[in-house]
Amino acid sequence: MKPDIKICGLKTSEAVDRALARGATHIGFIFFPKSPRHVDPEIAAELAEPVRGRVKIVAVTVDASNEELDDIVHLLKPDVLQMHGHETPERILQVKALYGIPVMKAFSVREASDLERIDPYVGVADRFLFDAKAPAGSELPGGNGVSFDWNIMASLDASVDYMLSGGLNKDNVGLALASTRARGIDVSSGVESAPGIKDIVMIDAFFDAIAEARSVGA
Ligand SMILES: O=C(O)c1ccccc1NCC(=O)[C@H](O)[C@H](O)COP(=O)(O)O
Repeated sequence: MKPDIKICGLKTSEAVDRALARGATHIGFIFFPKSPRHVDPEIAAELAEPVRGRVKIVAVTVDASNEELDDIVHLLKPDVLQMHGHETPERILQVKALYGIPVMKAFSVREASDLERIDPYVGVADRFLFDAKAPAGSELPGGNGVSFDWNIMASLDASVDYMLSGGLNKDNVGLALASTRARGIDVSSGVESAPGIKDIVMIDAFFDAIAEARSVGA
């Protein structure tokens, strides 16, 4: 099955256009002021408007308040809310009731037991995203360009719909697809020349690597 492909942390129309031209199914905008990828909701809305309906627009938030979510949802009108903090199942239900938008809940993983943390969220979150744990000292819960051991994904129930994330790049995405049952993949740093700076050539190389991997059966 063709995987969903999310390019995250977009800040320019050039990168948005390239991601779409190459077959991105999802584009992510980061709403986390400490991130080099942070954009204001007004800017994200301007970037997303020309491509609305052709790709899923994902708003990435971290323990956002209702006030912050109100701004993001009303200005950007995302198709998906990615919750990348410590949101509880109750908070997710509350947000879904408030906005009626599907939620992708992110979890940071290092070992197989970390996957058990999704149990109370099954049937609550619409999708999961598994990312690597942030390195010591990082202020970012995501976008750190580090991977985890994908072999642990074999212990996850096959019915769980998830995106695989964390340190993917042109050199490892083929192996990631071949060694997991991920129905989607997500990349940020792996298509950047510097933190927060998306690189068109690297975006191309990432999609080329996926095409190459799929041609040999990944
Ligand atoms: O990317 C960020 O700066 C970020 C900041 C705060 C919360 C989440 C963030 N990113 C979320 C993503 O979905 C990233 O694409 C994901 O963590 C993978 O990043 P990378 O390892 O750099 O490919």
